[in-house]
Amino acid sequence: MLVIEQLSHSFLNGGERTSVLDGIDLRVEKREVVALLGSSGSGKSTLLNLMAGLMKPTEGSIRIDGESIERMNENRLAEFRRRHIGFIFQSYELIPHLSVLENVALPLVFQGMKPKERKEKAERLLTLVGLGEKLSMFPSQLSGGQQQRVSIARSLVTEPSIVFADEPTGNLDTKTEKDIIDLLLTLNRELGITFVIVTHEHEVALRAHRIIRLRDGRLVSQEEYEGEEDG
Ligand SMILES: Nc1ncnc2c1ncn2[C@@H]1O[C@H](COP(=O)(O)OP(=O)(O)OP(=O)(O)O)[C@@H](O)[C@H]1O
Repeated sequence: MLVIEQLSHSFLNGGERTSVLDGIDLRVEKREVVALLGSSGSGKSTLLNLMAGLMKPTEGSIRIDGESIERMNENRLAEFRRRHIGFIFQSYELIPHLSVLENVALPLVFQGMKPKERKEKAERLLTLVGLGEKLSMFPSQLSGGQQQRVSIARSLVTEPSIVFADEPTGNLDTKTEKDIIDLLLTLNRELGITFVIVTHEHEVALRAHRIIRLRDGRLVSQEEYEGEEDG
């Protein structure tokens, strides 16, 4: 599903290179829910952006569904992202002047789907995430948790094989956070969606099938982490 080999990334700042990720090897299997945990600045967002093809790595390879995304040109990558990858942002990133239904149907415009089919599909997904009664509302008329549900429906409308979520509950209270994680796990069980969820909340990470920890740009093994906890 997702295979990362020897992935490294550095940023160039005023002539100086700062290494942010160093020699990451990682496999995520189909239907897995993986939490990527690490303190602020450990490189979580950088890794997520690389995996989702939003940035190119300095070194190493990223394969999704058997295709190496780091070598694709921009057009090919944009097309690949549209078909294989979904993304959920901490701040939802909905378009304020479009209705809930239009927000979710929008990615299908780029796939050339007919308006009637787009609407039907968006409505199906919104019903699935519990917003079947809110189709014609605008994002500002919804709570944070409801806006995140819209963004989750939008991430799934193109039927991606993997969905990356960057602190999806970062702006939500504890109860809503639990509801959103419940929803992601239900979608995983019922639709077989693979999720990689970036978080710095232990409670969120503990609900994933597997936790991957990043520290200073390197993956920390389970043993190292447990040793650290004991000491
Ligand atoms: N565009 C950039 N240019 C230079 N340095 C960057 C850039 N983006 C990120 N960094 C640096 O890379 C490191 C990792 O950042 P990243 O955002 O991946 O961490 P993070 O673990 O997601 O942190 P947080 O939890 O605070 O979002 C940080 O030291 C950051 O300053």
